[in-house]
Amino acid sequence: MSYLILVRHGQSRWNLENRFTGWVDVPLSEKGIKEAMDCAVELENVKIDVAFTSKLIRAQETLLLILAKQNKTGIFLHESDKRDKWSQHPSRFEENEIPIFSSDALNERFYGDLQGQNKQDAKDKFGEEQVFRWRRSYNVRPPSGESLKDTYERTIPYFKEVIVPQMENGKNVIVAAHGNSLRSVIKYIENISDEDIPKLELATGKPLFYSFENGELKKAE
Ligand SMILES: O=C(O)[C@@H](CO)OP(=O)(O)O
Repeated sequence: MSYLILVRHGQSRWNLENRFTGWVDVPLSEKGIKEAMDCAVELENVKIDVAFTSKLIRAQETLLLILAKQNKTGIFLHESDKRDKWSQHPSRFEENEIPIFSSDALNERFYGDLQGQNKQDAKDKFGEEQVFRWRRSYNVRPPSGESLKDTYERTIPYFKEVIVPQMENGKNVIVAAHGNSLRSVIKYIENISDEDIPKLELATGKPLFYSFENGELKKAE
C-alpha cells in the first residue's frame, strides 16, 4: 500500500486581499507561511517519497516548508535540464533527498479577466450568483478564463499518467497545489458529480489523505 497526500497552499497575499489570483504568481502571506508550517508539523512523521507541485510559487513555498520540517532536501527536476543527466536518475538521491516534479498541469484555474480583481467588487459588479457560477460551477468559464472542466482536462491526464504510476511503484506521494486544480483531482478520485462539485471547498494548508491499494485510491478516514 502507498498513500497520496493533497495539500492546498497556505493563504497567499492575494487570498488575504480577496483577489482572484489564478496564474498570477503571488507568494504566501505571513498567515500562509504559518499555515504551511502547521501543516508541516502535522506531516512531520509521514514518510514522503516523491513530491509534485505546480509552477506557482505559493504551492512550491508550501511544499518546501513541509519538506524542511522533515529535514528533507527537495530537488526540483526540470524537464528542460537536458544536460543534467544526474537528476534523471532517482537512484542518485540520498536518504534525505526527494525529487520534486513541478508542472503547469497542476496550476490554479486560469481566471482570465478576473485575475487581480477583488472578489467583492466582482460580486457588486456582476452579481453574487454570476460570480458563484464562475467560481464554483463545473462548466461555466469566467471571461477569457478556464472553467473547472477545462482545469480538470489538463490536470487529470497528468494525474493519471505521471502521479498515479508513482503510487503503483509503491511510492508515497504529496501533491502541493491549488484550490481548483485539487478540486479537479478530488472530483476524479471521489467520482463527484458535476452537480455536487460546487459544494467542495478546500481549506488552505490542510492535508487530505488517500490510500492507494490494488490500483484504487480511497479517502483515508
Ligand atoms: O483566486 C483564485 O485563484 C482561487 C483560489 O484562491 O479563487 P477561488 O477560490 O475563488 O476559485
